[in-house]
Amino acid sequence: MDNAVESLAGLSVTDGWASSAPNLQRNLGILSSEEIGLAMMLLREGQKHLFDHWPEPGVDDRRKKGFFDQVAQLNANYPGGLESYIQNARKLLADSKAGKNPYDGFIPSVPTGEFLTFGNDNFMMLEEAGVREARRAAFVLVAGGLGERLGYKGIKLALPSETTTGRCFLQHYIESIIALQEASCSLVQDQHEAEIPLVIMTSDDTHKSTLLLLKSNYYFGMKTTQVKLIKQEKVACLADNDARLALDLNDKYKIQTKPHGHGDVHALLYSSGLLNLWQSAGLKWVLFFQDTNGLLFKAIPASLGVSSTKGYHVNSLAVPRKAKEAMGGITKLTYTDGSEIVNNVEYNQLDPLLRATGHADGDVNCETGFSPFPGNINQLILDLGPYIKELSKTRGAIAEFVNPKYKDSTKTCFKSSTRLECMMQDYPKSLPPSVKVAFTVMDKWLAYAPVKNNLEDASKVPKGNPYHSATSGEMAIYKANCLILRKAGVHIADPVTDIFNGQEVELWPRITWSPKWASTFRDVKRKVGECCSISQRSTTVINGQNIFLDGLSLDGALVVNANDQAEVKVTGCVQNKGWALEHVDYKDISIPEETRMRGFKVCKIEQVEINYADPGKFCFES
Ligand SMILES: O=c1ccn([C@@H]2O[C@H](COP(=O)(O)OP(=O)(O)O[C@H]3O[C@H](CO)[C@H](O)[C@H](O)[C@H]3O)[C@@H](O)[C@H]2O)c(=O)[nH]1
Repeated sequence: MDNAVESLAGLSVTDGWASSAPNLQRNLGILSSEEIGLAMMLLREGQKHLFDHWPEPGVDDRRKKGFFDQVAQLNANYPGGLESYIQNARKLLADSKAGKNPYDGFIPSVPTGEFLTFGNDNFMMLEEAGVREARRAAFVLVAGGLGERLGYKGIKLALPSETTTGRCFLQHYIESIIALQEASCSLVQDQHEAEIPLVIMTSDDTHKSTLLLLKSNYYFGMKTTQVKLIKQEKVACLADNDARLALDLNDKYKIQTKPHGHGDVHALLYSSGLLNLWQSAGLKWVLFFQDTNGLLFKAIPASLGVSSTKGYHVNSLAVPRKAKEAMGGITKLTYTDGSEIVNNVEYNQLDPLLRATGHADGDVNCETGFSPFPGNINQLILDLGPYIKELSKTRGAIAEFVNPKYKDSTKTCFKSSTRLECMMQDYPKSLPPSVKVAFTVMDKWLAYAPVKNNLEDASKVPKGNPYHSATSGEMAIYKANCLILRKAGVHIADPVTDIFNGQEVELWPRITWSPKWASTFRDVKRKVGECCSISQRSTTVINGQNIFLDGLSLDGALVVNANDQAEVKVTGCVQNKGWALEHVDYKDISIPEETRMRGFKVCKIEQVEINYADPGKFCFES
């Protein structure tokens, strides 16, 4: 008999603490003191079924040890340990069974926030303020999601954000951060070269592929020391309302696990120690963002500018939301005692909450054609100081929820095992009223075009609601670039309508630029001169920092590559057969999945391509 057993809570085999689980009791001799401690905790928490099938000592001993390795890991990964996890689960499952509304006692209303208009003086002032602050920011990308709704076999970060250049989401994000870093340092004339840190939260589903994508592309130009990967672990699955842990159907020595949600990012950042390092390095802001929004960086400078000029501790970026769109609504929640919070109400909870509080029609559009509740795009900007203060109390634990799918209305059995989940945007829920929580709304065309839905689901989206597909995500990038150039004075032809993979979309000229060409609208304005025009069938690829369009008339395809020391003016009339978008059949499996999922491919028929690899001043006149 292991002496350590005696010392554990004064209990031993002879005390009979394990007598309710006789198969475990017979195996105590093969377990270490740590394992016995975990076994005691499991029995205390009603988990004796986990040992029901355990054979005599000597049979499957290694697998029994493996079971405890997993239990130890699940225990270590959850703030408060597995015991807290089971207790929290039991409570949330009871609330769910009782049909308890998590917002019981709260009255929802539309909050007030900052509404920005792209391109006006205020917007440009905020962009400049944001760029100034960017060198004191750290970026955190949550990318542990499997992307089940999209159904793509690879990681979403590796998908092309658009197929004119093929630049994938991760490349686009990293180049955008580097461009901001350079713009920020040159704006404040900082001799000391700031390096904006990037943290990527991965999971077992995405970790290896994310690392491979970075390594095989030399981190897309970022220093390897600037990028850190933190991996979230899955949590234990629950088999019933008593929060009994679910065993793997194919391996009875393994507990089933599932992802815990993007809310894990706060606990992981806290335990990584990075937040304190950033604070000592003088950083002030942490910006969280998601894996597939090709427009996001067009909105970052101004929203960071809002945070810094208004002194907001928490600022969520939002866009006008269509009723029932799969994005949470930013909502003011007033409790019966008069206290208030402004928080995201997730898209599946907004409708029932509204119906339960006197809004008979639930989640519907108002006279503007949009829901009165701004849509949360899950881009959060936190002031690092108050964030550290809060996390030192909570250790990053975030309010959880459970969403079991019951077999029938008795709510006694689940269709399949469930687990607790948490969302990163619920961080403000626990904050004291002294913390300044706000949100900033921008145009959707400028800030939000995620890639989440597979083509079948996208084609079933109600007319007028966004598809959130690979097709619409790419089209949105062209549209935004066109509207920005229009605002800067370029004559851009109107779009035509086309249908790809059953989705009707606006097809604008395919204009792209590398992030270093322009981080802000002022940059764009500075780089386009008088009398430029671009026809609808045209494609433009601007790849370089100091490329100026002046008196350019384009009808076809134009590609300009220039290194940072080359200053290139592009003028005159460029006309050629250009690059066409050719429809492809999504069922044709000889075509790459990345192409099929958007329903078209770029056919490069004819173009003018100019390259400037040497420093100097150049003028290209066609
Ligand atoms: O366990 C997880 C689950 C998800 N993610 C990451 O979290 C992000 C968001 O995941 P989803 O795209 O699945 O999120 P949803 O569409 O369900 O919803 C979230 O994004 C929406 C906007 O895109 C709304 O803001 C909504 O309120 C918010 O919960 C992705 O980058 C994903 O990779 C993780 O890192 N770990």
